[in-house]
Amino acid sequence: MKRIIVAPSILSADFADLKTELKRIEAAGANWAHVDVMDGHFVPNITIGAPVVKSLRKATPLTLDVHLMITDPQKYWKDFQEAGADIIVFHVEAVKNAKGLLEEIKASGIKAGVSIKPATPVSEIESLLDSLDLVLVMTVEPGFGGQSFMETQVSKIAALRKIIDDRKYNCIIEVDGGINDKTAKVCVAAGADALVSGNYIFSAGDIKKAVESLR
Ligand SMILES: O=C(CO)[C@H](O)[C@H](O)COP(=O)(O)O
Repeated sequence: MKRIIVAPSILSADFADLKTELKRIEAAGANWAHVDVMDGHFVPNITIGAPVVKSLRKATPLTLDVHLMITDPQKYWKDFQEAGADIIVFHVEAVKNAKGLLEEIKASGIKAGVSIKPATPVSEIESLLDSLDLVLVMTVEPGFGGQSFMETQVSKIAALRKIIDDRKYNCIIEVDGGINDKTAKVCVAAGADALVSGNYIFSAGDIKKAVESLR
């Protein structure tokens, strides 16, 4: 059985005490820390920027999985790479030349991924899959934590799994939005490799148990 990567989204953490929150998820067995960067343009919410990622980098050895929900990823990705991101994921809907940006990010020595919103079909990223380290399927409208999982996106995960396996691409499928012990099972059955979860993990009394329940 494959080992599922669990990436708690710090969007649901206590922003006044992020160091402690990172230690809690490390102790709970999380693999990555998922960092949601929102600019108030691409999505209707504003969260954090590169200076915060720089501080997170000093506070944890966890892989920093940085999800840019911003209008100009080509303008800002470098700030996040220099701040210590291990993976940078940008939205395909936000750029004209996704392939070029992917190559730029990868050339900097870190991993690169693209994310797709619920309304964006797999066909929009099919030609990118061979250059991707990761594809992030949004199972909520990006912008806020604590929303309900959209079942309509499960077929997208399965379609991506088939393409990636058939063509032997080296690309991880990550799923983000409304992930809990029940929706995680559905996503893993459809072919997900990595699960982002915010509200479910950070609101749990026992976060170790919550992380384990996703695997
Ligand atoms: O990208 C996001 C929102 O745009 C969050 O990562 C995502 O929604 C996770 O939070 P939750 O598990 O609470 O749904």
